[in-house]
Amino acid sequence: MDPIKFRCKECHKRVEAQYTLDSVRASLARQEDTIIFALIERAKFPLNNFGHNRLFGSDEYIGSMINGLVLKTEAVQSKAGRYINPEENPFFPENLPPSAAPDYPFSEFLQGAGASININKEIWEVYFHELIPMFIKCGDDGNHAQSVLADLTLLQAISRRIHYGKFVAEVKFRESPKIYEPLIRAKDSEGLMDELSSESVEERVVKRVERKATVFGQEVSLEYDVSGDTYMINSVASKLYKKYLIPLTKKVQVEYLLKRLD
Ligand SMILES: C=C(O[C@@H]1C=C(C(=O)O)C=C[C@H]1O)C(=O)O
Repeated sequence: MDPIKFRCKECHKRVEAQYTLDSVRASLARQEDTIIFALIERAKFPLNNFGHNRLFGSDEYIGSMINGLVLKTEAVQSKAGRYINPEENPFFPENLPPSAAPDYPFSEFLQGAGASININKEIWEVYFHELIPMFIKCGDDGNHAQSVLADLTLLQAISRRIHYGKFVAEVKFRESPKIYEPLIRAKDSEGLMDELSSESVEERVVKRVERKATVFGQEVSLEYDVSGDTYMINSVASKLYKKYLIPLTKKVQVEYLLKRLD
């Protein structure tokens, strides 16, 4: 199959990411759509526990299907260059193959040792032990690969959102270095958490997520508009953010700042 031949003179123009407090908050708002739709897609399958626990694989891999599919999918995506983007963090960073994609000069906006923070092991545990039971019905419909890939899509969207906290923290540090530097040098985690937190912004995020999930979760037909939440996902989405995504995003911000001057 021939590669797509773009004829637009703009098609190779580099689109440089700009990081300001407004732009990172706008990116987090756009990521809400991705997460909510990934929740809706995963909720279409029952638990399909086979994919999570039972042994699966072939000569080069024996383990759970979810581990195998995530590990193999990340390896393919790594070769395609996914993880040269500092906004992306793999769940299995050990032994990832190097990118074979054309090099791309991603912004080196993140600074210090905090740039390599990866809390995906914690996200993985929270996802399977606390999030899945929140919204997935018991049962097995045989769609093991499909539901596991829906898990991966949702895991990657959640991970990207939480680790975006590194960019938010860098923006805040650059805006107020004289406030953050003393707190960092004093290793004052609580002081950093207080300084970077904004209750009003968090409340807006949770309310907006609940409204988006109510709208996105509706079923629309040609005969009639069905209002209301078909997938009952709005309460799940707002709880997901309030109880897990926001606290973990702030945790990443604090951990990033503690290493910012290293
Ligand atoms: C992301 C930010 O930092 C914190 C985390 C937030 C979140 O995870 O949604 C929202 C506000 C802040 O408490 C921000 O200030 O926008």
